[in-house]
Amino acid sequence: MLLKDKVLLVTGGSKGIGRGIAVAAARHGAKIGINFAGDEASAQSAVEEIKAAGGQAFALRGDVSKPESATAFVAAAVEAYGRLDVFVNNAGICPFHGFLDMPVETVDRTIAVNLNGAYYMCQAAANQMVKQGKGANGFAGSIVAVSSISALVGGEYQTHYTPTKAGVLSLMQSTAIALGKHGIRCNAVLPGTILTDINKDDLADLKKREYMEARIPLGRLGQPEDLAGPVIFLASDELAGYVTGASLLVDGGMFVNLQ
Ligand SMILES: NC(=O)C1=CN([C@@H]2O[C@H](COP(=O)(O)OP(=O)(O)OC[C@H]3O[C@@H](n4cnc5c(N)ncnc54)[C@H](OP(=O)(O)O)[C@@H]3O)[C@@H](O)[C@H]2O)C=CC1
Ligand SMILES: C[C@H](O)[C@@H]1OC(=O)[C@H](O)[C@@H]1O
Repeated sequence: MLLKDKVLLVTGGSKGIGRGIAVAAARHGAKIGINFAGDEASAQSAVEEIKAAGGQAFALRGDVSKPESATAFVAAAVEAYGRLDVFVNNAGICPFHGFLDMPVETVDRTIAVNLNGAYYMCQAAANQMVKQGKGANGFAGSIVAVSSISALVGGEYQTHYTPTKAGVLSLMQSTAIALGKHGIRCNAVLPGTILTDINKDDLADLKKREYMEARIPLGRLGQPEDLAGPVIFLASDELAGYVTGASLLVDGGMFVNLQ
């Protein structure tokens, strides 16, 4: 039990990577809150899955691109559990589209959700952790952001998306500096290609799917659960107490596979 009685919030926790993290963190003893944007049924089923396994969870709807969603999410954790220990910034969108005719609304929305939303959420979480102050172990909390391999490399149909993932990585580096003195560690995970709703349509193209698989030394695309261990490691003060401002690729080796 690496997160026993820790209060952990995850944005976009109703499905995909966020859900995988929420369920695994609950198994490690954390009390969970998940944020989601619109799919109430998925959010409720995530809460039920955690409760059925003996854990505690609540779900709160909120568009992360709105600053008030961040303060409401953190307030809900304090109301439900009295505090906040671990914040996982995960919610994101990736509407694949070419560069030359990219609609301005798609660019603006992707930046608003993925980058501005991360900023508002991490700021609200950090303020709550600073208010609580450092515990006996010298830590006030841990923030883990889900960036991407796309923070490091480009994508023809992701020109609006990859800068947001580089931005999220940069946010963790700068907040690690700003929050170190408060006992808050900030780190990023960089998933490769993980099978979720975000890329279901893109990977329905079998040629593309086989190409992506062939690039991965471990021989398979990722599953949401593949992110759980790395996030729990970074969240744990016990295991990762001297890790801040770091980034961890979780990509089956795809990034290093040139030839
Ligand atoms: N899958 C992959 O290959 C990779 C994903 N990532 C990153 O992982 C993160 C999660 O992606 P993934 O699990 O694949 O995606 P999914 O589409 O499976 O899940 C996205 C989650 O984010 C929520 N969400 C979307 N928009 C908003 C919003 N405006 N406000 C609040 N919640 C929102 C969704 O809620 P709802 O369904 O209610 O809209 C859902 O819970 C993203 O940041 C993505 O960039 C990084 C690298 C690779
Ligand atoms: C949505 C993509 O399939 C996914 O998102 C990322 O961040 C990576 O670029 C993956 O390819």
